[in-house]
Amino acid sequence: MQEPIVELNGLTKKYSNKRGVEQITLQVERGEVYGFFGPNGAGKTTVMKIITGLCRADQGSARLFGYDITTHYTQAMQKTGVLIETAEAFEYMSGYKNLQLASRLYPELGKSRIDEVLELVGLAKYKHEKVAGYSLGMKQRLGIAAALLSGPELLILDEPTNGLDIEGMVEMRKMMALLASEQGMTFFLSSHMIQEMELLCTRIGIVYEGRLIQEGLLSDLVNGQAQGSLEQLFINSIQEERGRKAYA
Ligand SMILES: Nc1ncnc2c1ncn2[C@@H]1O[C@H](COP(=O)(O)OP(=O)(O)OP(=O)(O)O)[C@@H](O)[C@H]1O
Repeated sequence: MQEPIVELNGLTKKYSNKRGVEQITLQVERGEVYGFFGPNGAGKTTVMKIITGLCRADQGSARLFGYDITTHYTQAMQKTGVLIETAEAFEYMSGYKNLQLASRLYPELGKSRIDEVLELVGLAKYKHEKVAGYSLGMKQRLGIAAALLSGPELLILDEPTNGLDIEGMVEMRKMMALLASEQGMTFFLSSHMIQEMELLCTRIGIVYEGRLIQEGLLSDLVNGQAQGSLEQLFINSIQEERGRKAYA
């Protein structure tokens, strides 16, 4: 069997206020689109920050491509693109110039790579316009273009649909679906847009108050529900967990 692309084992992090995440264990296989869901404050960003080396776990391990993120950071991140929360860009520069700046991190990249990623995210037409005139959706796509520059095989995206209108959200989902099907990219993403993400994800995890309360293939989990939707699974799982805690 192939090694998982993402492997989290007993990941635990507690902030000084005792919140955080506890015993998160999951795997993402090559080619999967993994959706990480949960209410506000459940712990999604904390997990994403740990697995991209932005924050340290107290316990447990996070491996990308078989490399531990704390002991082998460079190797773990070599084929990984990241967008955590809103994409930041220089507003007074064009999309193209922004990517040119970002590409300095990868001296080995050919000149054509910037045009390639702009094409992939559907911004080629607007590449010479200043980012100040971009919609939020275009800015998010530019952020993804930057994450794609190095030709990653794994994209870790925290709330890529954040702040997007319905059209922007649908476009974003279609773009990710294209990257998954045509480029064989693996995704680990979080979102509150559960109905949109149901159309995209192959495997999901639901986190509540720092703990993973559901995990598995979307088809297995959703087919087992009376309502047969991810939204219903999400609501049922969280209500059950609240009930369990109330009686504990
Ligand atoms: N730097 C920090 N210091 C203290 N507590 C924090 C810190 N960062 C996050 N937390 C707390 O840890 C918990 C998990 O937060 P996290 O941001 O990971 O949740 P989330 O699922 O990403 O939420 P959202 O959907 O609102 O983005 C929350 O209760 C939050 O208040």
